[in-house]
Amino acid sequence: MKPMKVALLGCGVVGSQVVRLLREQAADIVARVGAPLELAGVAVRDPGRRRDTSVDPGLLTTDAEALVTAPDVDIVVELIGGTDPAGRLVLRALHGGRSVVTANKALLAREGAALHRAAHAAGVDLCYEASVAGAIPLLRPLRESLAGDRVTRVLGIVNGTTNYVLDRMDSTGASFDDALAEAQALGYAESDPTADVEGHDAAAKAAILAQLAFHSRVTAADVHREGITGITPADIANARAMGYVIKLLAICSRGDRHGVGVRVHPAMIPRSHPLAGVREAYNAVFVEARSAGNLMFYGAGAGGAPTASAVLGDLVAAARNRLAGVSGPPESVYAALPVHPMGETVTRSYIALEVLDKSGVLARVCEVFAAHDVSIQTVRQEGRGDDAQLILVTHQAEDAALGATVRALERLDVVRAVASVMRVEAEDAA
Ligand SMILES: NC(=O)C1=CN([C@@H]2O[C@H](COP(=O)(O)OP(=O)(O)OC[C@H]3O[C@@H](n4cnc5c(N)ncnc54)[C@H](O)[C@@H]3O)[C@@H](O)[C@H]2O)C=CC1
Ligand SMILES: N[C@@H](CC=O)C(=O)O
Ligand code: NA
Repeated sequence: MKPMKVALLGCGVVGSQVVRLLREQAADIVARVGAPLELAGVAVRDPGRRRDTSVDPGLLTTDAEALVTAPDVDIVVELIGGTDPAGRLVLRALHGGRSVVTANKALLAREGAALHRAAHAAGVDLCYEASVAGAIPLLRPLRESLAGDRVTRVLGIVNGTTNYVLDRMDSTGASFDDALAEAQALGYAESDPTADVEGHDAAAKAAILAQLAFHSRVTAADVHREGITGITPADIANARAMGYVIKLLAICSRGDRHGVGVRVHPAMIPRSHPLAGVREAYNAVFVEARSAGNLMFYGAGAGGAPTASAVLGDLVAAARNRLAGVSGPPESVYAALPVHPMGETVTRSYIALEVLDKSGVLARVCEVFAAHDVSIQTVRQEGRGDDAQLILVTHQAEDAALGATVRALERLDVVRAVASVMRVEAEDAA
């Protein structure tokens, strides 16, 4: 049996686990593929570095360019991350007729169109199940199992690091910095964790999900993005007091109007909602489709071994296709739907105001809401004197109107400060 040769680019948290799984599951993989998967080489930055798993030193190279174009290589697995040199290497591999497996959402959400074009032109596979929600099979269900349905919404937690941080702040009172350091030590964070905490990673994943769900081009630049760096222990405590928990959500929706909305931001969700029970670095995604109804996908969203599991699944699929002389379905973006600006999105909001403690303040605040056509669902006063706070939750309103309301409140003489503003989501399924 002629082996299928695999070039691995990057041997960090995920790459080292791919090496281990290829070794430990070699016998099963031969049986499942019909040929052994054999490493042709492993491109690294520092061959002398200690790794989580042993790699034959004879396979290590610092010349990734040469490895992706080596004549005997069938499949390239890109686990370097970032857009450069990863993008250049992936394109070279595809142009050279190699199939590519990658976990690189940043690259796909920015340059996916060019990569798909190159894969299609060469008649090879471009697989990226590991790029969204780690081990959870989510992209293949969207691309294949739901290909006959009309997906209307994809909503969930798609970043393990931020979920870990928010969960630790909520459940143990840990500080933001300590919780983030733990998530980094556990191998969940991106090499620059700004990508996680500022929502870039989740936004890239939301773009990939929206594109697959709605058969329409969506890039990272189309996604409204807010991270979790502004969330304070007071926000977490206020959420808890109202029966909510704060999660970083990715929400991709296709309304009855023409177009889609794609956004990533922290939101308060009811503690009774299934997403509230998603702890640590786990991810969970709800997919709503016209005929299928509501589907929930849950599992390990980050970490070396879980992510490597998804990479291996893609490797097996790409190897099978190569042996059969076929490739998987091409990119599907025929719907060409516009992406709505965030201002048109209808949401509810939680707003905490530091106010003067005197009569007539509530009436003045309510006037501002009424002037912007934003109706208030609940209002609560906390504290007295200099600590007086008004906590309001609105009914549904356009995001632009909520923004204008907040700006007007900031100018109001009876408001000392707008302490916190956060959207409230997922109350329908609680
Ligand atoms: N860690 C996780 O939980 C998950 C990671 N991913 C994605 O998987 C990819 C890899 O992530 P990790 O393994 O966590 O990162 P990592 O930082 O642990 O590993 C990347 C490795 O690539 C190496 N590298 C950088 N430039 C290189 C070059 N030019 N040639 C050869 N090697 C080079 C680095 O030295 C490092 O060892 C990224 O795209 C990431 O977004 C996806 C899902 C989950
Ligand atoms: N940094 C990412 C890794 C997986 O995609 C995350 O925390 O989810
Ligand atoms: Na996945």
